[in-house]
Amino acid sequence: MLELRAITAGYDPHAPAVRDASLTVSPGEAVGLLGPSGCGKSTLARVAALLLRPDSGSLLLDGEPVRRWRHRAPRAQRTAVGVVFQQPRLSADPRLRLRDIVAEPLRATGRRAEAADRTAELAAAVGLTSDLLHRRPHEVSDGQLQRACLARALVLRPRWLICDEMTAMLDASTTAALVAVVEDYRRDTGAGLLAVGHDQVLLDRWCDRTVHWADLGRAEPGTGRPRPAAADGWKNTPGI
Ligand SMILES: Nc1ncnc2c1ncn2[C@@H]1O[C@H](COP(=O)(O)OP(=O)(O)OP(=O)(O)O)[C@@H](O)[C@H]1O
Repeated sequence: MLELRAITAGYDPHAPAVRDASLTVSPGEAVGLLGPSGCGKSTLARVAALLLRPDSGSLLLDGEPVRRWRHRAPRAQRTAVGVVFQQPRLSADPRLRLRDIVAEPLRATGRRAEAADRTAELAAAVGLTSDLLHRRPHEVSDGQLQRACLARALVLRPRWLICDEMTAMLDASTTAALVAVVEDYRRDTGAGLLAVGHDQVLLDRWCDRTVHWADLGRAEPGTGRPRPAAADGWKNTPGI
């Protein structure tokens, strides 16, 4: 399970962007998280991806609480989660060729020897030709760069995948292609998915269930446990 329990997080402890939010993703499950711009979805996704330490609350990965974040997190937890962001240009090193962007997590974890085979395998899956793999980010389109970022997120075979508005800036055919890559990966590996977005139609089609930000489990003060389900708004959100 990927369990976010009573998470309060943000960038100013006096005005957190996320308050007391709880959400659970089961192994193999795809959960969509829908909400208006600025409500805190990306902030919660960053906590789930071990990139932002919450002010309070806990994150559990397969029953193990996460106690350290970012580069301080234990490798086993850090590599259990793959993440794709909305804007590939902000998350890809502009100096690297696409093949090195894809292989970056392998190099960072001492698995350089696997880089060539794994990059070729993933490039085929995401639809990157060898010509594109030799280019740098400024020489490819946003959609092509996002394909490389998705391949990078999958390269360590994570058990959990966080897609934060992964397709928001892409056309319909690239969106469909990237969603299909994620679904093929999940079918092969049983990975769980948290997909953050604005597009209810896409999330409803893609995910087993879609949670609205307003209906996120809110913890009872002091207990860390989600409140009992409200009468409506919860009926499509089992397991929260
Ligand atoms: N690095 C940051 N420093 C300070 N405030 C931030 C930072 N990132 C986000 N915020 C603020 O935190 C709040 C939540 O932002 P967040 O990006 O989580 O929202 P979101 O729901 O993902 O929005 P969108 O759908 O537009 O991406 C917003 O008020 C935003 O301005």
